[in-house]
Amino acid sequence: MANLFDPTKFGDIELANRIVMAPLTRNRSPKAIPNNLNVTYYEQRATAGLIITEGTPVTQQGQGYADVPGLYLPQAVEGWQKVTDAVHRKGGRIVTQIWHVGRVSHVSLQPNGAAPVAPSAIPAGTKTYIINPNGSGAFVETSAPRALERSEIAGIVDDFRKGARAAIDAGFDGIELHGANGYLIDQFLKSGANQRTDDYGGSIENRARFLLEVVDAVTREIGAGRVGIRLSPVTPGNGITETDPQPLFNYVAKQLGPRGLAFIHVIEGATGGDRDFFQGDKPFDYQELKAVYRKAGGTGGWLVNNGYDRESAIEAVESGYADAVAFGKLFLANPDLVDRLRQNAPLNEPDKATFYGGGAKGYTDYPALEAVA
Ligand SMILES: C=C(C(=O)O)c1ccccc1
Repeated sequence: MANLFDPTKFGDIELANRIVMAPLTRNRSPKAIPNNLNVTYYEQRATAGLIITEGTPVTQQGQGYADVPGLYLPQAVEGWQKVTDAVHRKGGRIVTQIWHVGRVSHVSLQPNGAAPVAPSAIPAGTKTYIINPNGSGAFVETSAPRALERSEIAGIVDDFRKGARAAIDAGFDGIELHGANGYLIDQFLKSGANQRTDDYGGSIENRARFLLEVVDAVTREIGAGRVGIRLSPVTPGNGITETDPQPLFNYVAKQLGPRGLAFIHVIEGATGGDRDFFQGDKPFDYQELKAVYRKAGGTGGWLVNNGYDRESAIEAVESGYADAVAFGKLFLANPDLVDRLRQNAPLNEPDKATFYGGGAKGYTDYPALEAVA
């Protein structure tokens, strides 16, 4: 029976333990280029079994927030190379979350001030973070999206392929596809955002088509053993809704099973909120989702997230339900989370005021245990 501190392997990726750093947007990479402060932040957290970086847009069209790092500029790949080198020097493993926000964006962030794109012209009804011309940051309403022409979709699939290649060129051990939290892949999946009448909308098979085309494109490019995916069956994040999540995600799990992915990362409940939250007419059955995936031949690591603490994480792994647990806010505030959990030591409290934007404060200045002793 495995425990939280045992090593494991996700596809081609070796993990020294089963404590994963969840992707966290921090808005500290101006001009979408990773910088030396980002290097320090990730290096400090290199004892994680696996670091999944913050969401990293594959194109400017896929960017929805100010000052997030991209993978679509040569300087960005160079910047990420410094991050991966630093983490590898500390013996860590790191993948980047490749991302297209779809409708969760603002015209000021889009190429030529264009409307954001989405499966259908349905606004997200949420806010995003931009930098005003005077340099001040602000949360503003997302801009109304336009529906993608069918002829544009293949190009975005290829953007993900290029992003996956750029990630390997930048030294990452692999990638996580951002298929969660109401962004583009999730928008195609869910009925509240996808009301297309072509073969990318309507039936479950059609709504999952984009996700599977992206999975196939990136696995052909970099190998399935270096590809994970993040899913959020029931989250209401970014205005996303789905009337019947269980059959939709059971279908996705059945299709992912034979594809040999390194890991499946599942957000349970509302992202960053109520674990018991659900959409549709009954609670979502995560055990069923995993069983469908395994029955379909899925051998990827089962990575769970949202609201876990030391006790529930230990139980999730020792029970055999999860292969690893991803921690967001706890890793944000505790660079040495692995040691703290191993020693059952006190934990730093995260400072919400410094989650997004700014500099070292609330980013690289959280103390490690030895610094406190
Ligand atoms: C990438 C994000 C996600 O997955 O929800 C995100 C973006 C902005 C703020 C918080 C989180």
